[in-house]
Amino acid sequence: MKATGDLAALRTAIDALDSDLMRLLSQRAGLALEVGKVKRAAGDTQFYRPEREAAILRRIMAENPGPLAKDTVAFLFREIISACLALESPLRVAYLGPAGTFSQMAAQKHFGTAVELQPGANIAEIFRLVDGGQAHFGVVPVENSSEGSVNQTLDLLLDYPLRICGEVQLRVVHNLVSSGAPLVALQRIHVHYQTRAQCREWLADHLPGVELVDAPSNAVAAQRAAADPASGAISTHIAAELHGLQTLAAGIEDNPENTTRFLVIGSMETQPSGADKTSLVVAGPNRPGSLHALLSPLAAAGISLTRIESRPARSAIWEYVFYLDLQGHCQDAPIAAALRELADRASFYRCLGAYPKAVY
Ligand SMILES: O=C(O)C(=O)C[C@]1(C(=O)O)C=C[C@@H](O)C=C1
Repeated sequence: MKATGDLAALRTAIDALDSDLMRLLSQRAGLALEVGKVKRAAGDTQFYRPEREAAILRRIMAENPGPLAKDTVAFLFREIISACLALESPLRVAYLGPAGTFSQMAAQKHFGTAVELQPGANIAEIFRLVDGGQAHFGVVPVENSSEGSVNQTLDLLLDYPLRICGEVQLRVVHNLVSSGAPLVALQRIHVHYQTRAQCREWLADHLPGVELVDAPSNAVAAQRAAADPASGAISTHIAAELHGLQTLAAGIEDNPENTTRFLVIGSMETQPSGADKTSLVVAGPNRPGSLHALLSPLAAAGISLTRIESRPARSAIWEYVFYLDLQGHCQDAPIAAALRELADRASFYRCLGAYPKAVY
Protein backbone atom coordinates (compact mmCIF):
# COMPACT_ATOMS: atom_id res chain seq x y z
CA MET A 1 0.00 0.00 0.00
CA LYS A 2 1.31 3.49 -0.83
CA ALA A 3 1.22 5.75 2.24
CA THR A 4 -0.40 9.16 1.77
CA GLY A 5 0.41 12.38 3.57
CA ASP A 6 -2.32 11.63 6.09
CA LEU A 7 -0.84 10.89 9.56
CA ALA A 8 -3.45 8.31 10.56
CA ALA A 9 -3.01 6.44 7.28
CA LEU A 10 0.79 6.52 7.60
CA ARG A 11 0.52 5.09 11.11
CA THR A 12 -1.82 2.36 9.93
CA ALA A 13 0.75 1.44 7.28
CA ILE A 14 3.54 1.42 9.90
CA ASP A 15 1.43 -0.80 12.19
CA ALA A 16 0.89 -3.28 9.38
CA LEU A 17 4.62 -3.39 8.58
CA ASP A 18 5.49 -3.80 12.26
CA SER A 19 3.20 -6.83 12.40
CA ASP A 20 4.96 -8.24 9.32
CA LEU A 21 8.36 -7.54 10.91
CA MET A 22 7.24 -9.24 14.13
CA ARG A 23 6.10 -12.33 12.28
CA LEU A 24 9.36 -12.47 10.28
CA LEU A 25 11.51 -11.94 13.38
CA SER A 26 9.69 -14.70 15.16
CA GLN A 27 10.20 -17.02 12.15
CA ARG A 28 13.91 -16.14 12.07
CA ALA A 29 14.28 -16.85 15.79
CA GLY A 30 12.54 -20.21 15.27
CA LEU A 31 15.05 -21.09 12.53
CA ALA A 32 17.96 -20.12 14.79
CA LEU A 33 16.59 -22.48 17.45
CA GLU A 34 16.50 -25.22 14.79
CA VAL A 35 20.13 -24.42 13.85
CA GLY A 36 21.02 -24.84 17.54
CA LYS A 37 19.32 -28.27 17.62
CA VAL A 38 21.14 -29.40 14.45
CA LYS A 39 24.49 -28.34 15.94
CA ARG A 40 23.74 -30.11 19.24
CA ALA A 41 22.68 -33.29 17.46
CA ALA A 42 26.02 -33.23 15.58
CA GLY A 43 27.95 -32.72 18.85
CA ASP A 44 28.98 -29.26 17.61
CA THR A 45 29.38 -26.80 20.49
CA GLN A 46 30.36 -23.88 18.23
CA PHE A 47 27.11 -21.92 18.38
CA TYR A 48 28.81 -18.60 17.74
CA ARG A 49 30.04 -18.38 14.12
CA PRO A 50 31.86 -15.09 13.49
CA GLU A 51 32.36 -15.82 9.78
CA ARG A 52 28.63 -16.42 9.23
CA GLU A 53 27.68 -13.28 11.17
CA ALA A 54 30.16 -11.16 9.18
CA ALA A 55 28.82 -12.57 5.90
CA ILE A 56 25.20 -11.82 6.89
CA LEU A 57 26.04 -8.25 7.92
CA ARG A 58 28.04 -7.57 4.75
CA ARG A 59 25.24 -8.89 2.54
CA ILE A 60 22.55 -6.92 4.36
CA MET A 61 24.60 -3.71 4.19
CA ALA A 62 25.16 -4.23 0.46
CA GLU A 63 21.43 -4.85 -0.09
CA ASN A 64 20.32 -1.86 1.97
CA PRO A 65 18.19 0.30 -0.34
CA GLY A 66 18.13 3.25 2.13
CA PRO A 67 17.06 5.61 3.54
CA LEU A 68 18.55 3.99 6.69
CA ALA A 69 22.35 4.45 6.96
CA LYS A 70 24.52 1.35 6.39
CA ASP A 71 25.78 1.40 9.98
CA THR A 72 22.23 1.66 11.31
CA VAL A 73 21.18 -1.39 9.31
CA ALA A 74 24.27 -3.28 10.53
CA PHE A 75 23.47 -2.33 14.13
CA LEU A 76 19.85 -3.52 13.82
CA PHE A 77 20.81 -6.87 12.29
CA ARG A 78 23.64 -7.26 14.81
CA GLU A 79 20.98 -7.07 17.55
CA ILE A 80 18.72 -9.57 15.77
CA ILE A 81 21.58 -12.08 15.40
CA SER A 82 22.66 -11.46 19.00
CA ALA A 83 19.14 -12.28 20.24
CA CYS A 84 18.94 -15.38 18.00
CA LEU A 85 22.31 -16.64 19.23
CA ALA A 86 21.20 -16.15 22.86
CA LEU A 87 18.26 -18.48 22.10
CA GLU A 88 20.64 -21.14 20.76
CA SER A 89 23.10 -20.86 23.64
CA PRO A 90 23.90 -17.87 25.91
CA LEU A 91 27.37 -16.38 25.52
CA ARG A 92 29.54 -14.80 28.23
CA VAL A 93 32.02 -12.17 27.03
CA ALA A 94 34.74 -10.63 29.21
CA TYR A 95 35.86 -7.06 28.54
CA LEU A 96 38.23 -4.56 30.12
CA GLY A 97 36.05 -3.00 32.82
CA PRO A 98 34.62 -1.40 34.79
CA ALA A 99 31.25 -0.76 33.14
CA GLY A 100 31.32 2.23 30.80
CA THR A 101 34.69 1.66 29.07
CA PHE A 102 35.36 1.71 25.33
CA SER A 103 36.04 -2.03 25.66
CA GLN A 104 32.43 -2.50 26.77
CA MET A 105 31.26 -0.45 23.78
CA ALA A 106 33.45 -2.58 21.50
CA ALA A 107 32.12 -5.83 23.01
CA GLN A 108 28.56 -4.63 22.48
CA LYS A 109 29.26 -3.43 18.95
CA HIS A 110 30.59 -6.89 18.06
CA PHE A 111 28.32 -9.21 20.05
CA GLY A 112 25.16 -7.08 20.47
CA THR A 113 23.35 -6.67 23.76
CA ALA A 114 21.99 -10.21 24.23
CA VAL A 115 25.31 -11.55 25.57
CA GLU A 116 26.28 -11.56 29.22
CA LEU A 117 29.13 -9.08 29.67
CA GLN A 118 31.69 -9.70 32.38
CA PRO A 119 34.08 -6.88 33.32
CA GLY A 120 37.72 -7.80 34.01
CA ALA A 121 40.03 -5.62 36.13
CA ASN A 122 42.86 -5.56 33.59
CA ILE A 123 43.85 -6.98 30.22
CA ALA A 124 45.62 -9.99 31.77
CA GLU A 125 42.43 -10.90 33.62
CA ILE A 126 40.49 -11.01 30.34
CA PHE A 127 42.98 -13.56 29.00
CA ARG A 128 42.76 -15.55 32.27
CA LEU A 129 38.95 -15.57 32.23
CA VAL A 130 38.82 -16.85 28.64
CA ASP A 131 41.66 -19.33 29.08
CA GLY A 132 40.09 -20.68 32.28
CA GLY A 133 36.69 -21.09 30.58
CA GLN A 134 34.87 -18.57 32.83
CA ALA A 135 34.10 -16.52 29.71
CA HIS A 136 33.56 -17.86 26.17
CA PHE A 137 35.27 -14.88 24.55
CA GLY A 138 37.15 -11.73 25.55
CA VAL A 139 37.48 -8.28 23.96
CA VAL A 140 40.84 -6.51 24.38
CA PRO A 141 42.26 -3.31 22.85
CA VAL A 142 45.23 -3.88 20.54
CA GLU A 143 45.97 -0.56 18.82
CA ASN A 144 44.85 3.03 18.57
CA SER A 145 45.14 5.06 15.38
CA SER A 146 46.87 7.94 17.22
CA GLU A 147 48.74 6.19 20.03
CA GLY A 148 49.81 2.92 18.42
CA SER A 149 49.98 -0.54 19.97
CA VAL A 150 48.71 -1.80 23.30
CA ASN A 151 51.89 -3.72 24.12
CA GLN A 152 50.39 -5.67 26.99
CA THR A 153 47.86 -7.25 24.66
CA LEU A 154 50.59 -8.16 22.15
CA ASP A 155 52.67 -9.83 24.90
CA LEU A 156 49.68 -11.70 26.35
CA LEU A 157 48.77 -13.09 22.92
CA LEU A 158 52.06 -15.00 23.14
CA ASP A 159 51.62 -16.04 26.77
CA TYR A 160 48.25 -17.77 26.26
CA PRO A 161 47.25 -20.52 23.83
CA LEU A 162 44.18 -18.52 22.73
CA ARG A 163 43.11 -17.63 19.19
CA ILE A 164 42.06 -14.32 17.68
CA CYS A 165 38.48 -14.93 16.49
CA GLY A 166 37.49 -11.44 15.39
CA GLU A 167 38.30 -7.73 15.35
CA VAL A 168 36.26 -4.64 16.20
CA GLN A 169 36.99 -1.08 15.16
CA LEU A 170 35.51 1.62 17.33
CA ARG A 171 35.55 5.37 16.67
CA VAL A 172 36.77 6.74 19.98
CA VAL A 173 34.92 9.89 20.96
CA HIS A 174 36.06 11.60 24.16
CA ASN A 175 33.78 13.92 26.13
CA LEU A 176 34.56 16.31 28.95
CA VAL A 177 31.98 15.68 31.68
CA SER A 178 31.20 16.88 35.20
CA SER A 179 28.53 16.44 37.84
CA GLY A 180 27.27 19.99 37.12
CA ALA A 181 30.21 22.40 37.42
CA PRO A 182 30.86 24.47 34.26
CA LEU A 183 34.22 24.30 32.48
CA VAL A 184 35.62 27.42 34.17
CA ALA A 185 34.93 26.04 37.68
CA LEU A 186 36.78 22.76 37.22
CA GLN A 187 39.82 22.38 39.47
CA ARG A 188 41.00 18.99 38.27
CA ILE A 189 40.28 16.51 35.48
CA HIS A 190 40.41 12.74 35.95
CA VAL A 191 41.76 11.13 32.83
CA HIS A 192 43.27 7.84 31.58
CA TYR A 193 46.81 8.29 30.21
CA GLN A 194 45.89 7.14 26.67
CA THR A 195 42.90 9.49 26.60
CA ARG A 196 45.07 12.33 27.86
CA ALA A 197 47.48 11.73 24.97
CA GLN A 198 44.59 11.69 22.50
CA CYS A 199 43.21 15.05 23.80
CA ARG A 200 46.56 16.79 24.40
CA GLU A 201 45.94 19.82 22.16
CA TRP A 202 42.35 20.35 23.27
CA LEU A 203 43.41 20.28 26.94
CA ALA A 204 46.25 22.76 26.31
CA ASP A 205 43.88 25.13 24.45
CA HIS A 206 40.84 24.93 26.76
CA LEU A 207 42.07 23.93 30.21
CA PRO A 208 45.66 25.18 30.51
CA GLY A 209 46.98 24.84 34.05
CA VAL A 210 44.13 22.64 35.32
CA GLU A 211 45.45 19.64 37.25
CA LEU A 212 45.23 16.35 35.33
CA VAL A 213 44.84 13.34 37.63
CA ASP A 214 45.63 9.84 36.31
CA ALA A 215 42.72 7.39 36.31
CA PRO A 216 43.04 3.64 35.55
CA SER A 217 40.21 3.80 32.98
CA ASN A 218 37.78 6.23 31.38
CA ALA A 219 34.99 4.68 33.42
CA VAL A 220 36.80 5.20 36.75
CA ALA A 221 37.54 8.79 35.68
CA ALA A 222 33.76 9.34 35.37
CA GLN A 223 33.13 7.64 38.72
CA ARG A 224 35.66 9.98 40.41
CA ALA A 225 34.14 13.09 38.81
CA ALA A 226 30.72 11.97 40.04
CA ALA A 227 32.08 11.85 43.60
CA ASP A 228 33.63 15.35 43.53
CA PRO A 229 31.73 18.45 42.25
CA ALA A 230 35.00 20.37 41.59
CA SER A 231 36.27 17.59 39.31
CA GLY A 232 35.69 16.87 35.68
CA ALA A 233 36.54 13.75 33.72
CA ILE A 234 37.22 12.79 30.15
CA SER A 235 35.02 9.81 29.53
CA THR A 236 32.71 7.79 27.34
CA HIS A 237 29.08 8.77 26.91
CA ILE A 238 27.97 5.46 28.48
CA ALA A 239 30.07 6.02 31.63
CA ALA A 240 28.71 9.60 31.86
CA GLU A 241 25.17 8.26 31.64
CA LEU A 242 25.90 5.53 34.18
CA HIS A 243 27.15 8.10 36.72
CA GLY A 244 24.59 10.84 35.94
CA LEU A 245 27.18 13.29 34.56
CA GLN A 246 26.67 16.18 32.16
CA THR A 247 28.62 16.67 28.96
CA LEU A 248 30.48 20.01 28.88
CA ALA A 249 32.30 19.42 25.59
CA ALA A 250 31.79 16.54 23.18
CA GLY A 251 34.30 15.07 20.73
CA ILE A 252 37.43 16.66 22.21
CA GLU A 253 39.91 14.14 20.71
CA ASP A 254 42.58 15.92 18.65
CA ASN A 255 42.18 13.55 15.71
CA PRO A 256 38.59 13.38 14.47
CA GLU A 257 39.33 9.93 12.97
CA ASN A 258 40.57 8.57 16.34
CA THR A 259 39.83 4.84 16.24
CA THR A 260 40.75 1.91 18.48
CA ARG A 261 41.00 -1.63 17.20
CA PHE A 262 40.01 -4.44 19.55
CA LEU A 263 40.54 -8.19 19.23
CA VAL A 264 38.06 -10.89 20.10
CA ILE A 265 39.95 -13.73 21.77
CA GLY A 266 38.66 -17.26 22.32
CA SER A 267 39.61 -20.85 21.74
CA MET A 268 37.79 -21.54 18.48
CA GLU A 269 39.16 -21.51 14.95
CA THR A 270 37.16 -19.14 12.76
CA GLN A 271 36.39 -20.31 9.22
CA PRO A 272 36.84 -18.05 6.16
CA SER A 273 34.17 -15.38 5.63
CA GLY A 274 35.33 -14.09 2.25
CA ALA A 275 37.07 -10.96 3.63
CA ASP A 276 39.49 -11.98 6.36
CA LYS A 277 42.75 -11.20 8.11
CA THR A 278 45.37 -13.57 9.52
CA SER A 279 47.59 -12.60 12.47
CA LEU A 280 51.02 -14.17 13.06
CA VAL A 281 54.01 -13.80 15.36
CA VAL A 282 57.37 -14.63 13.81
CA ALA A 283 61.06 -14.26 14.56
CA GLY A 284 64.10 -14.83 12.39
CA PRO A 285 67.76 -15.41 13.14
CA ASN A 286 69.51 -12.23 14.28
CA ARG A 287 71.43 -11.43 11.07
CA PRO A 288 71.23 -8.94 8.20
CA GLY A 289 68.35 -9.47 5.80
CA SER A 290 66.52 -11.85 8.11
CA LEU A 291 63.21 -9.95 8.17
CA HIS A 292 63.38 -9.47 4.41
CA ALA A 293 63.88 -13.23 3.96
CA LEU A 294 60.94 -13.97 6.26
CA LEU A 295 58.59 -11.67 4.40
CA SER A 296 59.61 -12.48 0.84
CA PRO A 297 57.28 -15.55 0.48
CA LEU A 298 54.38 -13.20 1.26
CA ALA A 299 55.57 -10.61 -1.26
CA ALA A 300 56.09 -13.31 -3.90
CA ALA A 301 52.51 -14.54 -3.40
CA GLY A 302 51.14 -10.95 -3.62
CA ILE A 303 49.83 -11.06 -0.04
CA SER A 304 49.27 -7.63 1.55
CA LEU A 305 50.50 -6.94 5.05
CA THR A 306 48.16 -4.60 6.91
CA ARG A 307 50.38 -4.31 9.98
CA ILE A 308 53.86 -5.09 11.25
CA GLU A 309 54.88 -4.45 14.83
CA SER A 310 58.01 -5.50 16.68
CA ARG A 311 58.29 -6.37 20.38
CA PRO A 312 61.29 -7.42 22.46
CA ALA A 313 61.52 -11.24 22.40
CA ARG A 314 61.85 -11.52 26.22
CA SER A 315 64.01 -14.65 25.69
CA ALA A 316 67.18 -12.63 24.95
CA ILE A 317 68.03 -8.93 24.95
CA TRP A 318 68.08 -7.04 21.62
CA GLU A 319 66.10 -9.81 19.96
CA TYR A 320 62.66 -9.16 18.57
CA VAL A 321 59.49 -10.91 17.52
CA PHE A 322 57.31 -9.47 14.75
CA TYR A 323 53.53 -9.32 14.84
CA LEU A 324 52.13 -9.47 11.33
CA ASP A 325 48.57 -8.98 10.11
CA LEU A 326 47.93 -9.97 6.53
CA GLN A 327 44.94 -9.85 4.24
CA GLY A 328 43.25 -13.18 3.64
CA HIS A 329 42.54 -16.37 5.61
CA CYS A 330 45.33 -18.84 6.48
CA GLN A 331 43.17 -21.63 4.98
CA ASP A 332 43.18 -19.96 1.51
CA ALA A 333 45.52 -22.17 -0.57
CA PRO A 334 48.01 -19.48 -1.77
CA ILE A 335 48.25 -18.04 1.75
CA ALA A 336 48.69 -21.47 3.34
CA ALA A 337 51.56 -22.20 0.91
CA ALA A 338 53.26 -18.84 1.57
CA LEU A 339 52.91 -19.31 5.33
CA ARG A 340 54.50 -22.78 5.15
CA GLU A 341 57.50 -21.23 3.42
CA LEU A 342 57.66 -18.38 5.93
CA ALA A 343 57.48 -20.86 8.85
CA ASP A 344 60.35 -22.89 7.35
CA ARG A 345 62.56 -19.78 7.33
CA ALA A 346 61.56 -18.60 10.83
CA SER A 347 63.24 -19.34 14.16
CA PHE A 348 59.82 -18.85 15.74
CA TYR A 349 56.39 -19.00 14.11
CA ARG A 350 52.88 -18.97 15.52
CA CYS A 351 49.56 -18.25 13.84
CA LEU A 352 47.42 -16.31 16.31
CA GLY A 353 44.25 -16.74 14.26
CA ALA A 354 42.36 -15.84 11.13
CA TYR A 355 39.12 -13.89 11.39
CA PRO A 356 36.68 -11.67 9.45
CA LYS A 357 37.76 -8.06 8.87
CA ALA A 358 35.70 -5.65 10.97
CA VAL A 359 32.41 -5.21 9.12
CA TYR A 360 31.45 -1.69 10.25
O1 LIG B 1 24.12 -19.90 11.18
C1 LIG B 1 24.37 -20.27 12.34
O2 LIG B 1 25.29 -21.09 12.59
C2 LIG B 1 23.59 -19.76 13.46
O3 LIG B 1 23.83 -20.17 14.58
C3 LIG B 1 22.56 -18.69 13.23
C4 LIG B 1 23.08 -17.29 13.53
C5 LIG B 1 21.99 -16.29 13.04
O4 LIG B 1 21.19 -15.85 13.84
O5 LIG B 1 21.98 -16.02 11.83
C6 LIG B 1 23.28 -17.14 14.99
C7 LIG B 1 24.52 -17.22 15.58
C8 LIG B 1 25.75 -17.47 14.82
O6 LIG B 1 26.83 -16.79 15.35
C9 LIG B 1 25.57 -17.20 13.38
C10 LIG B 1 24.34 -17.06 12.81
